[in-house]
Amino acid sequence: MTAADHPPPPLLQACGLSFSRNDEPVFGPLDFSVDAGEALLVQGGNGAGKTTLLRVLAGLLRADRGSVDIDGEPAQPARRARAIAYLGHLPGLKADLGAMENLEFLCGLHGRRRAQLSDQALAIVGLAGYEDALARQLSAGQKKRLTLARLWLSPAPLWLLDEPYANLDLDGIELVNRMVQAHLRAGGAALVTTHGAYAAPPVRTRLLVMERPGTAAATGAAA
Ligand SMILES: Nc1ncnc2c1ncn2[C@@H]1O[C@H](COP(=O)(O)OP(=O)(O)OP(=O)(O)O)[C@@H](O)[C@H]1O
Repeated sequence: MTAADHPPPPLLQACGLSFSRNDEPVFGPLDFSVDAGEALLVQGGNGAGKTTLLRVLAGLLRADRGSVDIDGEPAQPARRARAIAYLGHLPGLKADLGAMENLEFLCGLHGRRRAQLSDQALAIVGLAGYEDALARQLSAGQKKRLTLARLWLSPAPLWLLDEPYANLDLDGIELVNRMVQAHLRAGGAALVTTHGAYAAPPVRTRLLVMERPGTAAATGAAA
């Protein structure tokens, strides 16, 4: 008996997952999985349900049907909290705290990757010199970079990134892709929503194409 006979379960697996609002279907049923070392690119037009799907996976909304497993086990709240780092549309920063204080506060709430320092994380995202800048004084792109520093410090293996490229310049887009690449190389996985493939990270990637309700979604390997 070899390890190949028992491959590890996917880091994330969704089966028959669907979500409705006021009896109106938003998405699903969806079946997909993401292995460690892999990205799932969630594509779809405005209103296709990408954000809703990530919020369901993060446990912020309840699916009306289907299951979500993490590492082969049901995604209970404690397991989700340990395994998932969610980067949504809102930066979730404390406006009157400095950049470094925000990082320390968030690491206090969600934990921190061992041997990663906040000042290094700020430097990696291009915010060296902004340690004491108040979050409310940062530009939209700088706020996004600060949330990326937080992501970098997170110990969670599964990143749920909702339009991580929004508000970023070209250098920032490359930064996101480098971070995703490094995270996958270290054994993590990522779900990334985009409107198109223009900024896909150059990593082992599957595609989940979401369409407006009533149309089946497709999964496949990205080119
Ligand atoms: N809080 C809400 N209350 C009611 N309807 C909502 C809410 N949030 C989203 N919706 C609806 O759910 C559907 C899916 O929205 P969602 O934000 O998941 O789409 P999306 O694919 O992320 O879109 P976009 O690319 O524009 O960000 C849309 O029809 C939207 O109008």
